[in-house]
Amino acid sequence: MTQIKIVADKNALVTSASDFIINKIKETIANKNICSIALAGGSTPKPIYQNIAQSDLPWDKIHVFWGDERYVPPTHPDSNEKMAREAWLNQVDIPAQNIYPMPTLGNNPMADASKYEQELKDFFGVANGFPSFDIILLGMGDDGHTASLFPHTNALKECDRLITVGNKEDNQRLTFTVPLINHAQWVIFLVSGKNKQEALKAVFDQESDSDQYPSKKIQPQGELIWFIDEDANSIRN
Ligand SMILES: O=C(O)[C@H](O)[C@@H](O)[C@H](O)[C@H](O)COP(=O)(O)O
Repeated sequence: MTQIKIVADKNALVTSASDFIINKIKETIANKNICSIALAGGSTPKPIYQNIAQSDLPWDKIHVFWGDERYVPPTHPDSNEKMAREAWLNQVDIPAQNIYPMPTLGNNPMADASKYEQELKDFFGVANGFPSFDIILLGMGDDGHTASLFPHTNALKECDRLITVGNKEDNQRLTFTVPLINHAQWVIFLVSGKNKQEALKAVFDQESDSDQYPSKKIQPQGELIWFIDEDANSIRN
């Protein structure tokens, strides 16, 4: 099922999405005694991660992954891992072994993608098929990309692997594939800003091309919820 939450502004999006994610983590742990969550990169999630770091959660039961990563060292200013560790993970008592950053130091993106894929299979205990993350956080670019699934790239065609290499122009990235995202229990989109209006309208347009607007390919078997602020909103009055 898809839910759409239109909120007044970025602050309201940060507050409502933070509360929702924290409650979803608590609910998952109450049901399963564990929670697997994959993080989004970019700028929108950072204040949400800072809020989550202030919450009272059983950190030892939370396992943190990344849905995509720029192919740079974890010390690089563009690193999604760096952003999440500084905003959240370094501020809480989460065991180091509960944090699973995407490997980006092998100087071979596809080999590192395979390495992370194996790490996921080992964690979830699935040799074949797709594991089901409890929660996957996603942003959406102004071109309609999500994770590092960019328009008209080969990554969009990957339907067997869990992790592949995405390309933003000539910058390589590691990314969850569409089928891996679509196997999640909860997929949460975080979309803020006027620059997202056109892409968002296209993503919700039944006639649009999902290869042009890859966020449209995200139709999880579980629940999908969009947090959208009024600046980005072009789908509902
Ligand atoms: O590594 C990344 O950059 C993200 O995973 C990417 O998919 C991001 O979520 C969108 O580009 C939106 O980014 P903003 O939140 O900064 O608008």
